[in-house]
Amino acid sequence: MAECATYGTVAVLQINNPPLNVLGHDVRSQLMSGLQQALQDKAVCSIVIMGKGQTFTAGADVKEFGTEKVFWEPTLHSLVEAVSASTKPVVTAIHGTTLGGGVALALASHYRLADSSAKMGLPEVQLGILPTCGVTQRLPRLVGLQTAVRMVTSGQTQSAQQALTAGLLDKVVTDDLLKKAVGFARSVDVRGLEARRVSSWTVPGADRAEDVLDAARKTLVRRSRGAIAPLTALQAIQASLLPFETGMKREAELGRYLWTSWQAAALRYAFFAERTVKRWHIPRNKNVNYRTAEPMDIKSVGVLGAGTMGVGITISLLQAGLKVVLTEVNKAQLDKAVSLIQRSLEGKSGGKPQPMQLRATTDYSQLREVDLVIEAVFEDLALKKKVFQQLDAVTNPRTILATNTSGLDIDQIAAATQRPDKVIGTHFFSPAHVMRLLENIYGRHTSVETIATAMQLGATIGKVGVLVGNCPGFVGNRMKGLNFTEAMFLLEEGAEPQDVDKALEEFGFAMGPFRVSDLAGGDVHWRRRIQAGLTTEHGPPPYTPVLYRQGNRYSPLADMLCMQGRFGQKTGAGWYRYKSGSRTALPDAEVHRLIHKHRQDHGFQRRNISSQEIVERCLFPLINEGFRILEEGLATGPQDIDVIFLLGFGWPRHTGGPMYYADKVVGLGNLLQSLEKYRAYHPRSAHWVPSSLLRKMAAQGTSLSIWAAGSRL
Ligand SMILES: CCCCCCCC(=O)CC(=O)SCCNC(=O)CCNC(=O)[C@H](O)C(C)(C)COP(=O)(O)OP(=O)(O)OC[C@H]1O[C@@H](n2cnc3c(N)ncnc32)[C@H](O)[C@@H]1OP(=O)(O)O
Ligand SMILES: NC(=O)C1=CN([C@@H]2O[C@H](COP(=O)(O)OP(=O)(O)OC[C@H]3O[C@@H](n4cnc5c(N)ncnc54)[C@H](O)[C@@H]3O)[C@@H](O)[C@H]2O)C=CC1
Repeated sequence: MAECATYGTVAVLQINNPPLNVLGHDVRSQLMSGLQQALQDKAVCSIVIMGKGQTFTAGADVKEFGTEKVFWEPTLHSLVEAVSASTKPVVTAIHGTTLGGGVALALASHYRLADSSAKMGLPEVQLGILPTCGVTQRLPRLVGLQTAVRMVTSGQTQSAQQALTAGLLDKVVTDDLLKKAVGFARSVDVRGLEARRVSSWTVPGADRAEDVLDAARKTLVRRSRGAIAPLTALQAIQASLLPFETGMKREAELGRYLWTSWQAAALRYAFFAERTVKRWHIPRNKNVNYRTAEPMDIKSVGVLGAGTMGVGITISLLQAGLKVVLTEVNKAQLDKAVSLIQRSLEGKSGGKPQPMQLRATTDYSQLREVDLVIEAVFEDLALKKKVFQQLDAVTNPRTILATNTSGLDIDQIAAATQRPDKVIGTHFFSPAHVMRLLENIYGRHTSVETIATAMQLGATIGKVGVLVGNCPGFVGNRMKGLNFTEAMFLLEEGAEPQDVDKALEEFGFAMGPFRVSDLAGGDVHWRRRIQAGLTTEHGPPPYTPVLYRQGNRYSPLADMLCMQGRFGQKTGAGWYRYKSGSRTALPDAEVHRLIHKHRQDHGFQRRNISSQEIVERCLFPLINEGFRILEEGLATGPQDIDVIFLLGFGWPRHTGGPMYYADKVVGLGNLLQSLEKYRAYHPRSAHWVPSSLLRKMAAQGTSLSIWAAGSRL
């Protein structure tokens, strides 16, 4: 856990708790006793604290957070204070990615040394808690308010060089950290110790503090969108302007407030959910799971279709060091794609992709030897079936054929081939080289090896793979679609687009549904609705009621905008209007008139609609659909759905995701009641009929987390 050794007059305490040296109770105890021994040992003049393996330490053991263990002595706080109070100089030697409590230990030490490849960060706000143990008080004294605010409120890591420049490190070294740390510790002098205690310093640039804090507050109010941790962290940093002991008391107070908040529990859940989804199984056949599967080794990938998604997918693959054969029918489009890919990679790595790694072609036969193909041609089932037939003929029989369809039937696509066991959906999110989600969809015949390979590919390219079953829209788009449907009904009943967007943005989404629609282009979904027979390019299909289609209430408002060529930002007008070259959504009198006339034509009585109703009506049907998906065995557990929404649809992380939010914040009984209430008002919308799983759980008074714990392998 922690090993102690002496090198002449230097005692070295080395954390050894693989894989990440987290500071659980055992590690803290051993570090504390090592420190005390070193202090008592007359032969020891100075002490080095460092870590074995891949990192110094990733910080506190988050698995202890829900338990009493975190409060067992020595706590992280006691350990950090013991280091700070040491009567012999303590040098912390950092390598790997050092986070949270590791940075706290370093700040309390008298000297800080790091390997040149090290990174340091304070991810606590991402877990909804405060970097305590003196971090918010010592860091500003060492690096100034501005850098401290940036590090603490963003959670982003700093490279060793950045940390050195900021004053967080005393020295950066290359190679043999142990030897260099021992050499450094030998050279330090106990006489200067008091002056090396950061707690005795004052915050540099305190005269400009108000300006810095005001500017940071304004930015955070805008950015944190309801998450309480970043603004609370700012208050703690502000307290560093007070005497150290007073600031520490304030830090402890604010730390307790966040520690016990529901947001901290939700963010901790989100952290583990992202890791839990790796442990997938197929609910209807638990024998097919991550343990029974052996992925194929993938070295080269073919990407078919060099449009928006093909480009992003290719960038992701190249960045992970895979060979890519990019294939496209349109030569001009292919050339444009290659230049986009090169520009994107140059921006990141300062160099062009190796010519060997990217081959761009209009010739399908070049795909003969790749290990896996990802198809990203137009969303058209007939085209995809044709393309899969061609791929089946041209590629090696062992090649896996994946489709990036956003919601078409994987089984129908697989049926076009002689290898349905090797066909799978790999649904990337746009922009594909940025978004961390990969929704993998197995069909009826997809083999366990194919599933394991798609999941492994996700990990290789730095994405979080979530495995789901095959149904229209899969999990993400199937649930998300309901949000927009209900948003339009709200317009018919009295809300304006900006009211709906504002309510959902206050809930925590970066953009409300109408701004998202304008960004993505309203025509995309319009084409899908036309394909699905819900509408036509000229209005409702013949003999179809305006407000009722295929057995459900329907709002034609989005179709009406598209019929006027209002596709969103790209046409300068959608639900909002946009000045040329601007992305700022401006309310548009035209849209208001159109909605107003629609209400009059169809006898809607305009009423005031509260933000609460807007949020409930947009989100509860989507959550209800999540319960149906679990009931139908299309997701391994609620974590899978939550991760899809957190990483794919910008669901506010501090609420844990739709299923966690329903379970722990709304409460399943309350959710059921609300669904029943809205169902009574809107009997023609099937999405208000509560799922039987939700009914059962609410009746039993059980929670989704208990249900999930029982079902996960
Ligand atoms: C009032 C009481 C006050 C209490 C005290 C408050 C404490 C504090 O305020 C200070 C703190 O230190 S808070 C914790 C700060 N540290 C973090 O958030 C680290 C998060 N981890 C990472 O970012 C990546 O794992 C990292 C970048 C480090 C590595 O990424 P990788 O992709 O290489 O590895 P992963 O797959 O993420 O992780 C491997 C396994 O380790 C588990 N794990 C990671 N960080 C952990 C952590 N800090 N604690 C416990 N387990 C952790 C992770 O779950 C995974 O396990 P498996 O899923 O079982 O494989
Ligand atoms: N755009 C988005 O946000 C997302 C799209 N998707 C899905 O990804 C797929 C591609 O979408 P986008 O990239 O947006 O479309 P896109 O229209 O930008 O690109 C499609 C590309 O495929 C090419 N193509 C057409 N037929 C081909 C053929 N037979 N062989 C080779 N290339 C051919 C076209 O020339 C075009 O360059 C669709 O299935 C879509 O539903 C999935 C997630 C998000």
